[in-house]
Amino acid sequence: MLLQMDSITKSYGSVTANSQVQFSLNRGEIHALVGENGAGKTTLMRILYGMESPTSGEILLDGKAVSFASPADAIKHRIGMVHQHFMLFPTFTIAENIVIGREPSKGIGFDRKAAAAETERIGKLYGMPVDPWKKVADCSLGMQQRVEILKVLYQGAEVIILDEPTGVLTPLEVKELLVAIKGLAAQGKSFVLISHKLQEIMEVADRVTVLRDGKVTGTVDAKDTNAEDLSRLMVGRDLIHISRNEASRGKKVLEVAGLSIKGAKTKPVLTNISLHVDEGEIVGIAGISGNGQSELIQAISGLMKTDHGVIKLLGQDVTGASVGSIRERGLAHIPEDRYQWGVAKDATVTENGLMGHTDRHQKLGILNGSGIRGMVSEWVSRFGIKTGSLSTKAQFLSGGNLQKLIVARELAQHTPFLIAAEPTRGVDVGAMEIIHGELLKKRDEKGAILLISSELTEILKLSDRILIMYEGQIVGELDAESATEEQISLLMAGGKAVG
Ligand SMILES: Nc1ncnc2c1ncn2[C@@H]1O[C@H](COP(=O)(O)OP(=O)(O)OP(=O)(O)O)[C@@H](O)[C@H]1O
Repeated sequence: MLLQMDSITKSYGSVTANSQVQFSLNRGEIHALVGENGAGKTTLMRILYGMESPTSGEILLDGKAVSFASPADAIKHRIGMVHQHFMLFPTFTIAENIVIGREPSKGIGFDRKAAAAETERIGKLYGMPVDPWKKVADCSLGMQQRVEILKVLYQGAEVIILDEPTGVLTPLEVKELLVAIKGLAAQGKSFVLISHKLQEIMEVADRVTVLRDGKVTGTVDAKDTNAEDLSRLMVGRDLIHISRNEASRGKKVLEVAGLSIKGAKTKPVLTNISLHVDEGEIVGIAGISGNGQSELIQAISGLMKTDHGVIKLLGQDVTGASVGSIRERGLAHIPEDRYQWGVAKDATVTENGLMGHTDRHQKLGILNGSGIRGMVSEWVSRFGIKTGSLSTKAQFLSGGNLQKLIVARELAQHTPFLIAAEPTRGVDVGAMEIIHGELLKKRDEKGAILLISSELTEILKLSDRILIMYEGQIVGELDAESATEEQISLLMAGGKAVG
């Protein structure tokens, strides 16, 4: 056995994030770590990577007890981690990002050519070729992921922790990543894979450890289990499968006509986008990230200026209006990047919940504290948000629980129109069902929803109509009843619609 985490316990005040956890890793093994949001997966891996120290328990590497005071320590012991949020420098080249901190030198200067040659060499060696001279800002998310992995391999990692590595990748990129991981494991590298995607786990993992409420509920050989059994071990019950009702569409809520944004680069960011979302309808936008979806939602929500075109909300022209006034006229927004736009990390769960809800909870400038706490408590129980208390700072919530808080807050606005961008990113299978159910309920209550998701299964499950974006344009519209994943994937990759 290469690595053993023995009776690891980690407490934060009254919250026990890990309790007596046993976890082991063999050389060349892919060991998946699964569990509901807040089950303690990230905490356990932050301990292994030297970002946290355990309250009790020990780590054994090749049978010897080790302790890491920092990630640099863990790296010295050949343990590397790729985080959910990439940590690359966008204006640097791929090679510069990979060698940073251990740059090859020539005299007293940085040897760019040697860095590029080394990057090329390890890319080929590990079956993940890259162009060393390309700027990271010009790379797809899949390529950035590859760079992150090469970076830890360059640092000499034998154990690689991947925290939800496929969350932002396209289906093709996911396939490539899984092949690369398998190849690396065959070369003797060992992986811990944190993921909510049980199908992917079944494809690559040798063993799976399930955490619930900080405790291990089981470690099983992947060949002896299946996705349903795993989700039962995670959630402690069978999943509720939601069904869709017939759509009953009403008047137009959002109308976008001829919207264009030139952008600073040679290619326009958005070209002549026209679309509408009606009452009682979910319109899904599918596309590989970086094809204009982010700019489209930023334009609609008032975060980005447009060059041409008109945006109407409930028949009123809101083109160029401020974010505040668009929200007042009926927009709620689950943003794509929860950390940048969705929360104030230093504020508490209650304070974050209050954002956008103050008017309903104040009288003569005085906030109704118990009313606010009642509202947020109700979300906490309905969405299963795991938090120490309502006064816990948002930064201490696990990623998935933070996402649930934002979804609850925005749905509770009860606005006629909702932009739901990647609404289930990072949430566990149980919470995903809850969020899907709530979005469908809003649609059934005559809400209009524009859904942006990189998960085709999500687009197909929730949408009434599907629009496909490619290079800043809408290149196809499909009826969700008859659309297939293959059709959508083809359009997403720039292919033409057939039939
Ligand atoms: N620094 C901290 N202070 C207080 N509580 C914390 C801190 N870090 C984590 N926690 C709590 O520990 C628990 C476990 O969190 P962790 O991030 O490990 O969960 P997770 O399984 O990775 O969840 P997710 O799937 O949502 O990423 C959560 O209840 C979280 O709120």
